[in-house]
Amino acid sequence: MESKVRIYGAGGHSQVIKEVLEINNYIVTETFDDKPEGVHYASKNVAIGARENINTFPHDGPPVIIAVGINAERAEIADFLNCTYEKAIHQSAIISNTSKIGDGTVVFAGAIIQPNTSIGKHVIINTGASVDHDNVIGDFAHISPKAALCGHVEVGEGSHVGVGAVVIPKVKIGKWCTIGAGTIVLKDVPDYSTVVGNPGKIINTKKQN
Ligand SMILES: CC(=O)SCCNC(=O)CCNC(=O)[C@H](O)C(C)(C)COP(=O)(O)OP(=O)(O)OC[C@H]1O[C@@H](n2cnc3c(N)ncnc32)[C@H](O)[C@@H]1OP(=O)(O)O
Repeated sequence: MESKVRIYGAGGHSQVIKEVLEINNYIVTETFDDKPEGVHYASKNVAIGARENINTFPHDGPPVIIAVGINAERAEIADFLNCTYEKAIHQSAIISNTSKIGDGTVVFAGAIIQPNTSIGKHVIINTGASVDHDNVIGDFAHISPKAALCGHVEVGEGSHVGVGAVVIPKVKIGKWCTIGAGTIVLKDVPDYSTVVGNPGKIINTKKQN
């Protein structure tokens, strides 16, 4: 059966989400974007977003996925939209029956989510990411392609784990952190930190997302 969905955001990340939805037999009825300069060349019939016309924007209607890669922007948009939200989960993702996934979250091709893991709202579990057992991933986080989170890892609200990063068991990453590409995280990370390298070291402590 076909379901209807709307996509908020028309850049490259939106293209991936659209494909996941269409494979799953969704009809994308509308695509919105606030920034014409960020629209991907393959996005068609993009309508203006809610930022400039919050009162006339069609908040009611099919559920929405906020298809914006920058975590802080997804959080900002979720704050001013008054919509219901859908999930987009690629058919090749392997997801334990005992894990939970919040509304608005997307899980891309080849991602693995193991038992007793909780994934928040509007999260991105990107291509081939591995999120192991008993993880807690906060709202608006992004686990990039090929990142590997071992068991009992926590990732706070809005944090971005970069491509190919590795987080060893039981590490807690705070909120609104950035973990650089290829970083090996061996210790807990305080809120708002940027961590890079092997072993991971803090290079910044202000909000980056
Ligand atoms: C489908 C998709 O595309 S999903 C997108 C996924 N995106 C990512 O994974 C990107 C992750 N981003 C990064 O790794 C970035 O380099 C960041 C965010 C960590 C840092 O970016 P910036 O704040 O611009 O820092 P900048 O480039 O100035 O680097 C600062 C220092 O950290 C070093 N550094 C930056 N990133 C890394 C890294 N990943 N590993 C090791 N060192 C790094 C730089 O060499 C530089 O060192 P120096 O001061 O000795 O010269």
